[in-house]
Parts: sequence; C-alpha cells; structure tokens
Amino acid sequence: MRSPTDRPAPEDVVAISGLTRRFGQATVVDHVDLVVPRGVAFGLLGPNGAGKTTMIKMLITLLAPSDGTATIAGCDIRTQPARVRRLVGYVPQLLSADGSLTAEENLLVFARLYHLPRSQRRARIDEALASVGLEGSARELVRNFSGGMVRRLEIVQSMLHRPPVLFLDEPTIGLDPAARRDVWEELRGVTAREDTTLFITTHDMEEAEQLCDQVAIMSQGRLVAHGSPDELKAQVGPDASLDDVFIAMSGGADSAAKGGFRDVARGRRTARRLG
Ligand SMILES: Nc1ncnc2c1ncn2[C@@H]1O[C@H](COP(=O)(O)OP(=O)(O)OP(=O)(O)O)[C@@H](O)[C@H]1O
Repeated sequence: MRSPTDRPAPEDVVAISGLTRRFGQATVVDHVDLVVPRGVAFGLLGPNGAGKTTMIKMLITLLAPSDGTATIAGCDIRTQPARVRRLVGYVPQLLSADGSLTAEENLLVFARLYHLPRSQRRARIDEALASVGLEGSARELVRNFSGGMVRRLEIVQSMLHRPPVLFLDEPTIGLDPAARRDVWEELRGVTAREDTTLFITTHDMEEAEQLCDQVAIMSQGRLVAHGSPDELKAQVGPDASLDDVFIAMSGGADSAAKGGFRDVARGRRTARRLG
C-alpha cells in the first residue's frame, strides 16, 4: 500500500493530504492523509458523527476544507473545483432523485446537468436503465419505486457522465436485506463495467466486507486504521470479524455515543424515505 506522503501517482484516483474541516471550535475532520488507487473499492467506516460525510463533501467540492487538500484524478479540490466536479459522481444519503418525475425524466435532468451531447442522451439513458434492471419502469413516477429501485436509479444517474470515481454516502441505509444485496450486486456490476473507483461510507460491516477491497476506520475525525478487511482482522486477532475491528479501532460504544441528535435524525430521515 502506498504511503500518503508519497507524491500522488497517476494511478491514485483519490490522494488526500492533511485534509481538515472545523465547524466553530469542533474539528470534525482532522488532518487526514489517504491514497485510493484506481479501480479499488474503498470503504470509509466509522460511527455516527465520525466525520465521514464531511470528508466526502470536501472531496466533491460541496464543502471547503479548513486546511489541507486532495486531488481527484490529479485535479486539486481547492484550485480546480470545476474540473473535479466533472470527475466525480455522488450518491448522497438523502434523496437525489425527484419523486415527482419518472425514472427517465430524472436521468434526462442529470444528462443535461452533465452537459451530455443531445445526440448521445437517449442511448446513454436507455443503457443506464437497462444496466440496473429498470428498463421496464422507465416511465413510472419515482415516488412509486421501492427503496432499492430508488437507490439503483440514483447510482446510474450519478454515473451518466462516466466519472472515474463514484462517491456513495451509506448506499444501503434504510433498505431491507434483499434490497441491500441487489444494490451491492448492481454496484459491483456497473463499477466493474465502467472501471469506476468506488468510495463509500458505511457503518455496516457486512456491506464493507461485500463491497470493499480496502477500508479505513475513522474515529472522531481521524483515520485510525487502513488496509484490506483481512489485514485489519489479522491485526485484531486470529478469529476477529470486521465488527471486532470496528469496535476495537473506532473506540466502540464510547465513540458511537458521540453521534449527536443531528446524526441520528439524518439516518432516520433516510430510512423513512427509502422504506
Ligand atoms: N454544517 C455543520 N455545522 C456544524 N456541525 C456539523 C455540520 N455538519 C456536520 N457537523 C457535525 O460534524 C460531525 C461529523 O458529522 P458527519 O456528518 O461528517 O459524520 P458522519 O461520520 O458522516 O456521521 P453519519 O454516520 O451519522 O452520517 C458531527 O458531530 C456533526 O454533527
């Protein structure tokens, strides 16, 4: 694994250096260094309030860093934000599809936002719907979709411009087990076909095991561990699960208890809208 202090190499899709964000007196992302190579599925794990969403928002240029910086496919988030936005797809925790539009209308909105040439839009939208099994629901209102269908639509709408890196903030929160498995399968399929680097946040260890080649554990704004799931499990003990790693390295219940009202309320809102 490359050290974050090495110079970014072309194969490093995400290279983060000293990235920090403060809200008032609170430092919620604290001098994070991290390198994610091309083609890797990377999972940022951590309890509620650890700083995962704040980190993603800085990487996709929705939030300015207080200190430090990062590059996405070689472009600096501080000095080249417009270029970075063309290089990333983002599926937020909260709703990004419009329930009052059909699936294909939602995709058309994103095709325009991403400035896809008019001549390519129809084919790209049809291909996107078919790639996640939604071709039969193209003209249905999204408000009538199941939670899993909404997530599948959000994944392909955020990839219409074929970004090299796709960020997903807790992609299966609020979904039932069958829908979660469907979303994992579709995610693995579309990202492999498009050669997309995946950067997800989750506190679901099964999700991390199923999807991620590499994981890092974030606790109170700092990265406290980074490696493959097997490497981290071996550090904790011969029979350790990823849950054991999470509890041992994130400070367990003490750290989880720090997630405040804002964090819990957001999780519940997401679960409600997908349920
Ligand atoms: N705009 C803001 N103003 C003040 N504090 C904020 C703001 N956004 C986030 N925070 C605080 O920063 C901390 C980190 O929040 P963040 O959403 O990044 O955590 P998280 O790891 O993504 O949590 P979750 O797993 O619940 O999504 C929390 O304590 C949160 O309340």
